[in-house]
Amino acid sequence: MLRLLAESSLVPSLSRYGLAMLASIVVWTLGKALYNIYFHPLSKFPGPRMAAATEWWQAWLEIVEAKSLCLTLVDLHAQYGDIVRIGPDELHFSKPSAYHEIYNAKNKWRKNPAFYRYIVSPSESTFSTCEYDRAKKRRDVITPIFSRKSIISMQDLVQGCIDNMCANIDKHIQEKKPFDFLRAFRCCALDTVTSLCFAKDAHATSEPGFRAPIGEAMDYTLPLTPIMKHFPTIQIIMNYLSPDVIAWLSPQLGGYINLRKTLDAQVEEILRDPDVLARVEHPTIYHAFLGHDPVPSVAELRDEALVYVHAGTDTSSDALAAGTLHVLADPAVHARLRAELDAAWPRLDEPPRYEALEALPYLTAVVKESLRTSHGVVHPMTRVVPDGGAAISGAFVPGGTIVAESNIFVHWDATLFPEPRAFRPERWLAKAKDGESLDNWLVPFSKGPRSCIGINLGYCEIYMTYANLFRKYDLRLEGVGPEDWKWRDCYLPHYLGRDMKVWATPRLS
Ligand code: HEM
Repeated sequence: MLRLLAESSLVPSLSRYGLAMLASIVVWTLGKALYNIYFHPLSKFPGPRMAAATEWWQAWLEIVEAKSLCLTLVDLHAQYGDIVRIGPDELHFSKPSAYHEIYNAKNKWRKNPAFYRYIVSPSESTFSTCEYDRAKKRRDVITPIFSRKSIISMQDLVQGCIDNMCANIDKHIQEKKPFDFLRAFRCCALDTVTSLCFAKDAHATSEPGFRAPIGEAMDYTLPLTPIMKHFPTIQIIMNYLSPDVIAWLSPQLGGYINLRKTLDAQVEEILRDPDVLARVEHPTIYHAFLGHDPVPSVAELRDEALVYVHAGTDTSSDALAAGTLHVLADPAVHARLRAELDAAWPRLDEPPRYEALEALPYLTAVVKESLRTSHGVVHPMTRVVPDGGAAISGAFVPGGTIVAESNIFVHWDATLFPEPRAFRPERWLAKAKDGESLDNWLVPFSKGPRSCIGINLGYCEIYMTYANLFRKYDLRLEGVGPEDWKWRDCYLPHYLGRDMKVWATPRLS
C-alpha cells in the first residue's frame, strides 16, 4: 500500500503544494515584517527593529529568555527616549504625565483584547470584558459591594481573617519557628476575598506553615502568565478539560482545581436554590449578579469568582510583604510606626476601628510607600486608542494603536520620588514642592474607568493587617532583607527572593 502511494504521482504533487505553501508563508511573513518596519503608520516611532517587525519579539523575550517586559522597557526607554515601539501596533510610554493621558476617567478606551480576553479565563468577566460600555454594565453591578461604606461595614469580617492569621502565627511562636510572612499575608488575603465575595472562607490561614494548597497553586500558575499571554489557546483548551484531568496533568494545580470545584458547586447550589443567599449576612458577588439580567451562566459566574481570587490576593499580599520587609529592616521606621500604633491602640483587647487607623499619618505613609514599592500590576496595562487617534506625550498616536505605561515608570520616577528604590514613608508626609499632592502619582490601582474595583478592600486589608502585626508582635527578620525584593514581570510581580521568614514574639501589653 505504502509502495503504491510512493509510486503514485500523489506524493510529489503533495510535496510541491507543501513547498509552495511554505514559500508563500515565508514571503508573506517577510513582506509583512518589511511593511511593519518601513511603511506602517507607527514606523516613525523608535524601538528595536524586531519588535516593530513582529509580535513574536515579545514572546521570545518573555518566554524563551524568561525576561521581565517592564524591566526590559527601562533599558529601552533609556536608549530610545520617552516613546518606544514594542510591537507592530504597540507603543510604550515612560513619562509620568503620559500615564494620566492614557489612564483617566474621560478615556473610554478599550482594553487590548489580545492580552485581556483569555489571560485569566475564557469566559467574559469584569476583568476580561474589553469594551468600555459592556464592562461598565458589569462594574455597575458589582461596585456597590466594594464601596467604601460597604467595606467599612464588613471590617469585622476582615478582622476575623486577620485573627485567624494571628492564631497561626501564635502556633509558630509556641513551636519556636519563624513564619513566612509573604505566605501568611497571601493566605489572609485569600480568606478575606473568598469570605467577602462568596461567603466561603477558604481557611487558608489555618494551614500548617501557611502552605495552603490554593496559595501554592496560585504561586505555581503565576509564572505561566507570559505563556498564556502569547498562546491564549492553552487557556481555551484547559477550559474544556475536566478538573480531574487537569489535576492529573499537573498535580501542582490541585489546590486551584479544588477551589474551582468548590466555586462550581456553590454556584450550582445558588442557581438551584436562590434562597441560599438569603441566609448570608452580607452581600456577595452572587447577590449582585443573580439580580442582574441576563443572569450569567455557571461557568461565567465561576470565572468571575476566580477573577476576584486572582485580583485580590497577590496584590494586597505583595504590598504587605514588601512593606513589612522594608519596615523591619529599618529600625527608625519600625520604631516610629510602633509608637504611633501603641498610642492609638493602648489596650490590646480593644482594637481600633479601620476609620481610626486611616487617620494615623505615619501608618498611612507606610501603607502608601508599601503600595508604591510593590506597584500592584507591573506589566504594561494595554489599552487601544480609539478611531481618530489621540495625543500622548506630545505625539499624535493613530487610532487602533495599542498603548500602555507600566506603573513602575511612575513609581520609579526620580523627579517625583527622589531615590525611588529606597523605602521612605516620610516622603508622603510632606506635600510635593509645587503644592501638587504626591498622591496623584500613586498608581498601584491604576486610574480611569478600568482601575481597580477592590481599592477600598485593598486599603482596608493593608491598614488592618499592619496595625495587628506591629501592635501585637515583636518581629525580627530571619535571613532575608530588602535586597531580596526581586521579581519577574508575570503581569503581577512574581517574587524571586529568599523565603520571607520572620521570628515573632507576642507583645503582652
Ligand atoms: C492592594 C491591592 C490591590 C491592587 C494594588 C490592585 C490593583 C489593580 C490594578 C492595577 C487593576 C487594573 C488592571 C489592568 O487594567 O490590567 C485592577 C483591576 C481589578 N481589580 Fe484590583 N487590586 C487590588 C485589590 C483588589 C481586590 C481586593 C479586588 C477584589 C476582591 C480587586 C479586583 C479587581 C478587579 C475585578 C479588577 C478588574 C477591573 C476592570 O477590568 O474593570 N482588586 N486591580
